[in-house]
Amino acid sequence: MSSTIREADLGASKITPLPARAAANTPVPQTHGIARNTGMRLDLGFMESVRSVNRSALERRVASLTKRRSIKADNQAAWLLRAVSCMDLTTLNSNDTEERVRRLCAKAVNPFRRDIVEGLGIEGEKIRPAAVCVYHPFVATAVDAVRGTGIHVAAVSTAFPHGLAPLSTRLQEIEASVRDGADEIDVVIPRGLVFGAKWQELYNEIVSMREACGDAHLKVILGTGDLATLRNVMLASMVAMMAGADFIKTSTGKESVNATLPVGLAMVRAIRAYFEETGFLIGFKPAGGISTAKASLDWLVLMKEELGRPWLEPDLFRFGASSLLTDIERQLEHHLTGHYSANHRHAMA
Ligand SMILES: O=C[C@H](O)COP(=O)(O)O
Repeated sequence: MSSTIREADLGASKITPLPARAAANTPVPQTHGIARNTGMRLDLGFMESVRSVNRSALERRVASLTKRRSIKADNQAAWLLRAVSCMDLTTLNSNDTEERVRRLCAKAVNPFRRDIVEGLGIEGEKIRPAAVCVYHPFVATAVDAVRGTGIHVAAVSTAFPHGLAPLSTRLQEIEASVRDGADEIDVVIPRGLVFGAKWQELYNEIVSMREACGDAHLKVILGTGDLATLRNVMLASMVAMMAGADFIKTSTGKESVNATLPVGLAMVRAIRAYFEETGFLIGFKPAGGISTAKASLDWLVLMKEELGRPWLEPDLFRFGASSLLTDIERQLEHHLTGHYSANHRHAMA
């Protein structure tokens, strides 16, 4: 697979980095190659101004994006490889062990069988998940297993998945994960702060988490399936970004409803509004229940159409997924063997 094909159809940027206000804040610290979000004061007026979202309008937009998706069959393999590059390969199970984490890391280091690598012509090209994502006790094992590969290690900290522990305990967990070598920290917010509209408290907590992360990347998980309304999702997204989140993330994978495209679209619109206000590019991570190659293409198209090319890069977009890689591998195999059944073609069209 040539790089021409790989880049085919990924499109041009809709947003030109970097923007006035961020540029004026020089020197802007860099993280993962982009200007780090230094946040802003909690601005309830700004939050209110961008909170209005209409569920049926979001659903219509999602329907039109997924229906007229224009990825040509020849380009699908390139898009699926892009999905892999934007993946946090995850294991977050109650029965996780060091051995299981080592196997996950080995899969991240060598995600495809040799015949697939050769068939696609991607030998020597490091197409790998951007990160592995594990519970705190397995951070050191993961760091050891991916050392030297460029794969990041993300820890879910802060009493995942509910965030229901004293703040001091949650901050200590972040600090311990960073000490063990995690360079990305996925934190959860206590959903009760959203229900109580305790925006200042939520903001303050996330600012403390940001500090506890040090140089590590901060991804803030909203638990959107628990938040009841799109208004809550928008407001929580804004608070997280104002408090200095590098990424906002939909779900833990443990809620009864996890990542959905309309709610994801609302968060993406919040990212756009924050960008227009501050100039900072914030990443987005849908997570939970994304397990098919087809679903990954829907998300990539949404990012490209709503935010543009920069959000097809792992610095600004990640899937949190435990089983997506397996289905992508299966689809790439079908692509190579030409054994696309009518069903496969339909599913991927
Ligand atoms: O953050 C990642 C999620 O926990 C993964 O969820 P999943 O197992 O449904 O792919």
